[in-house]
Amino acid sequence: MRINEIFYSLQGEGFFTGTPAVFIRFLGCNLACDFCDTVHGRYYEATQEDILDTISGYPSRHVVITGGEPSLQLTDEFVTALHERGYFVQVETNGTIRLPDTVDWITCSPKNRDVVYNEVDELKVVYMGKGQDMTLYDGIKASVYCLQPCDVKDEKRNAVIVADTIEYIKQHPKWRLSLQTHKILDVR
Ligand SMILES: C[S@@+](CC[C@H](N)C(=O)[O-])C[C@H]1O[C@@H](n2cnc3c(N)ncnc32)[C@H](O)[C@@H]1O
Ligand SMILES: Nc1nc2[nH]cc(C(=O)O)c2c(=O)[nH]1
Ligand code: SF4
Ligand SMILES: [Mg+2]
Repeated sequence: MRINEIFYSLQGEGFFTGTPAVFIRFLGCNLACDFCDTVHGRYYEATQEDILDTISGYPSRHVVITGGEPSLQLTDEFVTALHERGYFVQVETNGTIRLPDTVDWITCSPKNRDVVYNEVDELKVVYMGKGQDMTLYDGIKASVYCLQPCDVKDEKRNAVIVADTIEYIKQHPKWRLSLQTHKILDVR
């Protein structure tokens, strides 16, 4: 498998914010969002056994698989191997390619209309500001609906986006705020 990075931190975003978790970031994506905050490109090859060995050194049994787009590499076999070792498997996906059914928690953050799911555990939409077409997500049911302000790496514009996000949520209360708390706290 092509691994961008493996690290131990707190889930910074969405429903599980604050939960200690082992992050496995796979290399590669089928989209190229201009706002993407992942550093793509760098990677090393690792076998499933290598990965399981690396993550066994951390005390948490909550794994977050992200990327890149994890659905390009994640297999049922690997999810099963994680389950056998007692892990809860959360996956961050853009929703364009189906994940193994064995994944415990799908956090879907759609970027276009080509989403293969009509139901996920968590829908996490990146909000760019007032006027964003939210009808795009009408057909996707979720247990939790998170709206996450887009980080555009500009303090003033970020403040406007956060204010717009809060305003949208107050007017559409099925949504809740998801902040990228790891950036606020300056941790990974
Ligand atoms: C880097 S993506 C990797 C997983 C998958 N490709 C996806 O897009 O869901 C992880 C999460 O970060 C979000 N994200 C990426 N860049 C962001 C930014 N600049 N501001 C806020 N959220 C961002 C994505 O929408 C997604 O929810
Ligand atoms: N702390 C922390 N939480 C995260 N939740 C989703 C992340 C991601 O990049 O997918 C991420 C990340 O990079 N760091
Ligand atoms: S789909 Fe996810 S990883 Fe891919 S470019 Fe967009 S935000 Fe980044
Ligand atoms: Mg991130």
